[in-house]
Amino acid sequence: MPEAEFFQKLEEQFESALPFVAYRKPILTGDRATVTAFLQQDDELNYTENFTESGFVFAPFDTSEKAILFAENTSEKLHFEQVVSEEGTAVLTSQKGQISEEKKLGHIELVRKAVSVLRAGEMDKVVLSRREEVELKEQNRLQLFKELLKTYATAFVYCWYHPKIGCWLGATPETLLKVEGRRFKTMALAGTQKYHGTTDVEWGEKEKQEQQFVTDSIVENLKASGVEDLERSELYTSKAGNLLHLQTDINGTLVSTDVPRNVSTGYGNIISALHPTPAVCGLPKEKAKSFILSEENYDREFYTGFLGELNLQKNVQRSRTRRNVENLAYRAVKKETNLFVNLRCMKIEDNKAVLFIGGGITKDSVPEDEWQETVNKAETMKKVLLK
Ligand SMILES: C=C(O[C@H]1C=CC=C(C(=O)O)[C@@H]1O)C(=O)O
Repeated sequence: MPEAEFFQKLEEQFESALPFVAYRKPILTGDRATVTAFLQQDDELNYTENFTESGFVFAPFDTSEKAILFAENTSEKLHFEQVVSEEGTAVLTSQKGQISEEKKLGHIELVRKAVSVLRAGEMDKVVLSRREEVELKEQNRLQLFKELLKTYATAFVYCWYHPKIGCWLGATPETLLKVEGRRFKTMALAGTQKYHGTTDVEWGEKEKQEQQFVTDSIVENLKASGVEDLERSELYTSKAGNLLHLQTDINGTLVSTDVPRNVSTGYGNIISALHPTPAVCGLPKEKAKSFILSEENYDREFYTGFLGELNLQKNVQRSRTRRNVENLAYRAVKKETNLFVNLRCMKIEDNKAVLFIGGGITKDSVPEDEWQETVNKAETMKKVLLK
């Protein structure tokens, strides 16, 4: 479908107050990418039951709340092919939208409090976040989505809308879970510094340790959930917009009972082994989560939740030939799941954007530096807002 028609359909969906999501997965190779949309035909709020369904899922941070589903079989599905140039080089030209000294001191105080709890040995790590409001100029939501598509080629870029929930946009670098057949991939992503033209950089002990916590915890939880053939990559530096992170890729094989095609248990087990990872919550998980819920003083809603494709049918072209079907490729249907952690995101409310940003705190954190890290992370969304 032509791009203009795609966006026209989304505009009509907004005007009719009907739910939709439009998104593009990270572009890893080549210069063409598919932008996809799911358009729900009514304004019902539907939820997943243990992640057995097919569709697009949008889950909040708090696991006691359900994940919203746009079901594949009742949504209209649209696509357009996008030609992508180099990852955008947009720079933040304006410092508007700066937040008050009071908010800054509030965040620093929160980090200080966490550091003393961490030094007392009650937790190893906690991820603390804040909200920041930026007034919107004349940009509408779909224009912002187009800007995100242009600026962040290697991120999962999306615009999600439900009239009963609101509109969220983001460009996240973090994969929660990718599954094809029985093979799965995830990642441990943590530690942040600004990108200054090279990925060949030194990392401090605090960043290495906070990333190690994430890797160890993911591997341990996956082992306990019974997956097989676990492998992890070397630690490396990855780029996300104007930032660099430390990353370890982790992959393995699901036990057959976790594959929804065979049994109705869905991906509930592996998702609860992973979410929320110590990249967005902390260690030990439950202590960190209750610290966050009681001390952050606001509702994260969908920030640090997850979102993406769930059990979508994927047509696979097999090149193998068979005796009777010589040289004839045949097709097999596979299911594919691609879930991402909802980071570097914002919620649109009337004529303002609410940005959500956070960072991992350990006993070695310097509160002022942690504040600055949230300022740097906020630039990911501000680049498209403050043009
Ligand atoms: C919680 C966020 O980032 C996480 C992912 C990568 C690096 C992080 C860090 O260095 O603290 C965070 O764990 C956020 O962007 O709001």
